[in-house]
Amino acid sequence: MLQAPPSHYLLTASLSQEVDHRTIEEVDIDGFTLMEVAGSSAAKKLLKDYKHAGWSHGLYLCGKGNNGGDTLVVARYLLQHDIAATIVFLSGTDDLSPDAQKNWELLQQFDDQDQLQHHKSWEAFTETDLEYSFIIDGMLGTGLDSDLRGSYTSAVQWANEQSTSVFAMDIPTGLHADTGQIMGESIQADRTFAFGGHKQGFYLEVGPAQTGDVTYCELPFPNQFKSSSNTFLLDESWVPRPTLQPGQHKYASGVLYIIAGSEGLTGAAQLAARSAWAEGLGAIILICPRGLLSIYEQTLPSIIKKPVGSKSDEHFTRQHLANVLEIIGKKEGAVLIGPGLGRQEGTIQFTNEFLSQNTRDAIIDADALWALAQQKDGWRKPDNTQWILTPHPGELGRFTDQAVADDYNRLTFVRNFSSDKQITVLSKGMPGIIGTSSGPCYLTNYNTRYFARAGNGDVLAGKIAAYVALGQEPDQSCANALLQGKQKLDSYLQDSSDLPEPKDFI
Ligand SMILES: NC(=O)C1=CN([C@@H]2O[C@H](COP(=O)(O)OP(=O)(O)OC[C@H]3O[C@@H](n4cnc5c(N)ncnc54)[C@H](O)[C@@H]3O)[C@@H](O)[C@H]2O)[C@@H](O)CC1
Ligand SMILES: [K+]
Repeated sequence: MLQAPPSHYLLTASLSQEVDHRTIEEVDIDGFTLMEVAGSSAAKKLLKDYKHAGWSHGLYLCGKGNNGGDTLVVARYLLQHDIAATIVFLSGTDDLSPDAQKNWELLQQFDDQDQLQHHKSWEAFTETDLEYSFIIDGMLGTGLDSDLRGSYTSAVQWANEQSTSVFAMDIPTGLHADTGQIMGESIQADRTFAFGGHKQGFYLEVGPAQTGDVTYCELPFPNQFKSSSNTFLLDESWVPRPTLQPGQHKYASGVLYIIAGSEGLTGAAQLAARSAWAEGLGAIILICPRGLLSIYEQTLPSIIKKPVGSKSDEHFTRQHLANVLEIIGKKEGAVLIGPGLGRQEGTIQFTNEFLSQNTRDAIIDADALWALAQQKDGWRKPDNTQWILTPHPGELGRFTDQAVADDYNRLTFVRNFSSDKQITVLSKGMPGIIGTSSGPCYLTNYNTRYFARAGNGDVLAGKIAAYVALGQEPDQSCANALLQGKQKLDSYLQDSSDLPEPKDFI
């Protein structure tokens, strides 16, 4: 099982509030202290990262809740560094949360050079000729409870029109912390300081465009209070890379059976086989209809070929089933089924019967997903096997009557589907989502739709299957394949403005 570090736990609004609340109630670190840690860590990062920017005057947009309070802490630290502050209280100062109120009083005490101005409403803030060096968005955080109301809408629109940098405290105002949707309007930040945890909505829908760069600011939250999070951010900083054990007998360092290809679609089988082979597996055994053998003899010299059926067979049918099961029964190994299988009726029957009888771990991709989805809900993974499904959005949609149009619905569906069916699901898209049989889901912070393209998907499936054959857990195999793909894409794009071909991912 993948084990994300606490910095990569993704929080919903309610989990954020619960963690705040439990820290205050159960370990007796008060809210004022938490606010001080949050605001001071954002302020210190700003001072460090922009020390040569020549800042002279900041504009702070504050709501009446604790998000506004965080912002007043930032203003106090920056004031100490001679950066003047204009504070606009969108809901006045009469009804500030107790910790925000305390910080407002403190801030005024720190202003010994008369560098502080404030306005008690948005309307009272008449734009002057003043040039602000930056804008801090402290209007709303996880307390957002509806579409933006009243002057919040105008303030957000105005801030988005300014050319100066906008820094969001905790979450851009108006962005839904759970779904990544815009609640009427949303701040489009250059950078977001995430207090105590990244919010799930940063990585769904328009979240990435609204947050800008995300900086995690650790708060003194006991890790166990976050442990009910079941969504995690996937990145290369923490996912363990696969290790090969060199020098072993070739069949001891992983065997992969590939059931793929049909007339006109042999390229998919070849890409998957080559991709898996590049990971250093002991043996790859490509099972193919006998009529296609001569093609693979030419194109895949290092791969073992096991033809089934007669010379005129160019796609799989039920008649091949017994022979295929016999071949994969010989040596321990994993099975990749799907790339280029085609969608003939006979192949669909073959695939579904194979999947119901196969006792090896299986990676189910492309046309095998098509076949499986033809059964509606009438399929079940055999016990004691592990399955990985790798659907792109269209393929995922065939497994449900519900719309999975937005990312939040897709995440919810992937989570339920994986745990109901006791499988691992890699849902390609922006973000990529890995759902696991035990409930946790992992989100990428980059677009994996690229792997939905023909060819690239075959390469990805080959990588995942290779890692499973090498003994990695399904979730880790998916994570490694995605991260490796990203690495290859990034390094390719450094030297080229064209998009890479599937072969460049191998
Ligand atoms: N002790 C704590 O609870 C901590 C809270 N922190 C900060 O506090 C934030 C959460 O604070 P709060 O729970 O006070 O909530 P917020 O500060 O996010 O805002 C809540 C206020 O906004 C109003 N509001 C909600 N939706 C609105 C809408 N659509 N339009 C206009 N007004 C709306 C509510 O009536 C409420 O008064 C976090 O995001 C984080 O920035 C951090 O300081 C860490 C510690
Ligand atoms: K905010």
